[in-house]
Amino acid sequence: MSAPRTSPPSPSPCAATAAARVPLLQARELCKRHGGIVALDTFSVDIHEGEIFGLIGPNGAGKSTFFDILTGFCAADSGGIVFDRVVLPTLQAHRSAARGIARTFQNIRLFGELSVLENVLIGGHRHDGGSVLGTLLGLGGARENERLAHERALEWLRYVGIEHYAERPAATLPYGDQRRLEIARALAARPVLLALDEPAAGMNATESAALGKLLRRIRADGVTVLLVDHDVPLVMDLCDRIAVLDAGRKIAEGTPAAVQRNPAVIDAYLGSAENGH
Ligand SMILES: Nc1ncnc2c1ncn2[C@@H]1O[C@H](COP(=O)(O)OP(=O)(O)OP(=O)(O)O)[C@@H](O)[C@H]1O
Repeated sequence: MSAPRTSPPSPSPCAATAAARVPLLQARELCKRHGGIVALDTFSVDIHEGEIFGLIGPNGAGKSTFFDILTGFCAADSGGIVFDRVVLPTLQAHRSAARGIARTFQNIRLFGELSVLENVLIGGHRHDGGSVLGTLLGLGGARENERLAHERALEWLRYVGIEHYAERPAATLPYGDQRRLEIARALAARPVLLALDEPAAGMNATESAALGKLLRRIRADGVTVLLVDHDVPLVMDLCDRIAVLDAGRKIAEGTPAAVQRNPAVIDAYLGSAENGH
């Protein structure tokens, strides 16, 4: 599988020149309640450029809530996020995307009746230019833009290994490949940070190992990865650092080895996983 010719993921010039000491993402004291439930309680975390950062925790720990705040789908009650040295506006998904944050969803959100290729075209539209009017009028420039956009979309499908499905309706793909398609669609937006919400959910061990390989490649191509998953072996194997949430609070942060040894983590998460909860 060769890398996309035209547009492998790459960090923004600003991120690239940022001193290694300045985190790419700084979340500070985030709090969020849903009615009476505290979903996030003064959660702070730094994510550095070029790392695969894992966020784990038992069900209901607040992981998706953090994702939703980060990507503008939900507003924090207090606290804030600085990304690439700029304060992220709240509740503005398009602004987060424009700043270079792309995400996938815990519950896959594809356009099931559209083709696999069309789903990626939608992800890349911000970069691929052209106008709907131009296309309708059959203008030469618009046609050329469209052809290039198709080529790039196909390259992203190749990158994640599902180009053979390009013309199929997205909903007809095996589950694991739908998750790959979500990643291709997110990558087509050329993110600085790729946030993956349970990408290994529903995958068998072989698919999960292949996903790990893909995520390493994405990092090697310059994209920082935030990974939330319940597949503990995958997270431990892949991540440079991990934060552990429990009932909205961060109970540990560090390397996989340090986190695995942490008694609070064993109690709150790994212990419960071993007990089958
Ligand atoms: N829209 C909502 N309305 C009410 N409660 C919510 C809402 N979204 C999340 N919650 C609650 O907030 C808490 C945190 O949920 P969240 O989905 O962030 O956890 P999570 O760590 O992603 O869990 P899981 O691993 O099960 O996906 C949970 O108690 C959940 O029930």
